[in-house]
Amino acid sequence: MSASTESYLSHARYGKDKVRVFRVVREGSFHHVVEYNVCALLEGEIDVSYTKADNSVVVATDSIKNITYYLAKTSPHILYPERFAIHLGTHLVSKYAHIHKAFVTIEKLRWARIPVKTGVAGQEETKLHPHSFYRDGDDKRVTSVEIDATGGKDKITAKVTSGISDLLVLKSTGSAFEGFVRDEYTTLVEVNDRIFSTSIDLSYVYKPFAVPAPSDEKKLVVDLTGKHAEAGTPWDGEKVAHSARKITLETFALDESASVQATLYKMAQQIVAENPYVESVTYKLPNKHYVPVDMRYIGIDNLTPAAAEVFVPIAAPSGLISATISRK
Ligand SMILES: O=c1[nH]c(=O)c2[nH]c(=O)[nH]c2[nH]1
Repeated sequence: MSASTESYLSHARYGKDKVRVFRVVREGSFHHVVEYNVCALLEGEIDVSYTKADNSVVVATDSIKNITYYLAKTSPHILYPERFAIHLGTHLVSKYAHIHKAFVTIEKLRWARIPVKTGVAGQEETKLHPHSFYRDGDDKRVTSVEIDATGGKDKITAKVTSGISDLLVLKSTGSAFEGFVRDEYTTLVEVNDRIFSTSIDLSYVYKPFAVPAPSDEKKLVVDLTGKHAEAGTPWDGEKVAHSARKITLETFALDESASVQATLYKMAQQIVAENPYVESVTYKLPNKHYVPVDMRYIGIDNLTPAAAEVFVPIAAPSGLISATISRK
């Protein structure tokens, strides 16, 4: 059989990635800040730009960047990553007749208010500073929004997936790994106490929903009154983000872990149970191994779990445990 030499364009998507944007929202001297890395990609009737070198259908990626900055300045949703992503995606598909889908991903970097002591000696209190911030972690809140206008510009739908990336955690006990398959390939020793460390990658998928028609022709601001602003939906975003982070960290800390798999499942089940607008939860958890140093060369026991105190953090390889837990 000879393979066909012909080919066709089966998929095309383009846009701007790594658009870095910082926004300050001032309430007098009390400021709110956000820092985002934005990726905005488009699909639609763009095939000829690939197949016929016809750029007349191309909204320049530079313009996509400029729209991102324009909305960062004008959108009332800028402080909320889900809402801002929905707004940006809706703007893109509404503005251009031949663009039918927008894919907006936003990484939100952490800026927390600096706690400062105020008041006179003896009556000091700690307050969060109104306009000074520090980076209180390398983890990022992530949201990926798919805006679909294929059914018409007045029938836009959204699929929102949000979560956390790069949340590095470690516990020095409360983790075991026993009872696994033992055969001729097994060298791992069963332990009832070990170090458990992982860099949490969490994503949760909201129920798809219809985007209400924009109320303003130019800014395409989505009206967020009534049911659209309900807590727990992606219009809110904050409630689920807070719940998911709290459940993840508390379960990691409190669980007497039988394995990464079992701890993962407990976390995900709780997120589904506590957040009715979430359809499914996916964790990807690298098992970052810490191996006790064998000190028998100097006659010291550093290997049995109770005596193990000096460990080598192993950069690679790591385990990689993942699963999706879905609402029934
Ligand atoms: O929690 C664990 N799950 C595994 O599947 C596994 N495999 C392994 O070598 N160590 C671990 N730990």
